[in-house]
Amino acid sequence: MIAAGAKSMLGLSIASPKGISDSSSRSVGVLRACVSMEGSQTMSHNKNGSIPELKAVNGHTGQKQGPLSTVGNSTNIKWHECPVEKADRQRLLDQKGCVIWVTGLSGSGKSTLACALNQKLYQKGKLCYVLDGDNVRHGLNRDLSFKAEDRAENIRRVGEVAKLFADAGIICIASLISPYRVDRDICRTLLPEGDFVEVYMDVSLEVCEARDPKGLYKLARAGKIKGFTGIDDPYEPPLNCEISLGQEGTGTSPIEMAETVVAYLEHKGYLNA
Ligand SMILES: Nc1ncnc2c1ncn2[C@@H]1O[C@H](COP(=O)(O)OS(=O)(=O)O)[C@@H](OP(=O)(O)O)[C@H]1O
Ligand SMILES: Nc1ncnc2c1ncn2[C@@H]1O[C@H](COP(=O)(O)OP(=O)(O)O)[C@@H](O)[C@H]1O
Repeated sequence: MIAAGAKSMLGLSIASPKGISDSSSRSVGVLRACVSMEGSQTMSHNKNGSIPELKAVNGHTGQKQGPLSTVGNSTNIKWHECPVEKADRQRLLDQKGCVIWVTGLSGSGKSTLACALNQKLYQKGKLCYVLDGDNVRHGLNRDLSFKAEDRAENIRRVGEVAKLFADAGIICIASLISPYRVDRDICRTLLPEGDFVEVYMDVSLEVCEARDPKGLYKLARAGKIKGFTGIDDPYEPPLNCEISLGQEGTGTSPIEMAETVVAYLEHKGYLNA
């Protein structure tokens, strides 16, 4: 099936991030690129699920191009559509791409949950990828410190990368302290409704500090690390996250927590295309 005449319109709009309270430590407006595509080609599968032959693509058919845009400091840019779309990739994987955003204090169990969840989903034949704050700071975000602006940039970049993973059809687990509500809410606005699942590790500072697996709380208490989250830097817990883990009376082992998240994903239909 060859569809022709793909046209695109690209506009910019200012949107307020969902659920941001004025009392938030940091308050920003969100400049969001709203992209609307008309007549873009969709690759339809044959009845047996195989993919039909490739066809001419928007931008390669000599069609008149839509307007150019400016997004941030990027001038004269234009969005290009591909004939293989998110829905096609999701069918291939038999799952829906989404972002599981795990937030909480250092030592609250974010990385442990991320790995346990990854393992559970892998066992079910589902494709996941973990973006862990500590790990991403070894590469992509190695230029960022822990001051508020750099933490915000850290979250923004990981939010954008996670969005690409979700668009690839992958279940992306992002585990970062992400201390500011506004930064997490901005990441939420990057994704379609429902595709951003915020998981709060509701574990007290006392418990995290008692665990102190890297000795960082001890160093922070001794004044050897400045601006440590929970000690002399803020952490803003979510106000309306999808899943809250760690409270008394709920399954608090990493496996039980991962099972809670898997059950949520199953219930919401993310584990099938
Ligand atoms: N000042 C300060 N505050 C908090 N954490 C610190 C700090 N300095 C270093 N670390 C180590 O960095 C890990 C957190 O990185 P993140 O990218 O998740 O942080 S943030 O989201 O940008 O706040 C964090 O890892 P986790 O313990 O896994 O959370 C720490 O190991
Ligand atoms: N659900 C849990 N119950 C008890 N201890 C846990 C749990 N999850 C993690 N831990 C332990 O707590 C410490 C911090 O876990 P980690 O996953 O590294 O936290 P974070 O990534 O939030 O810093 C580790 O020693 C880990 O073994």
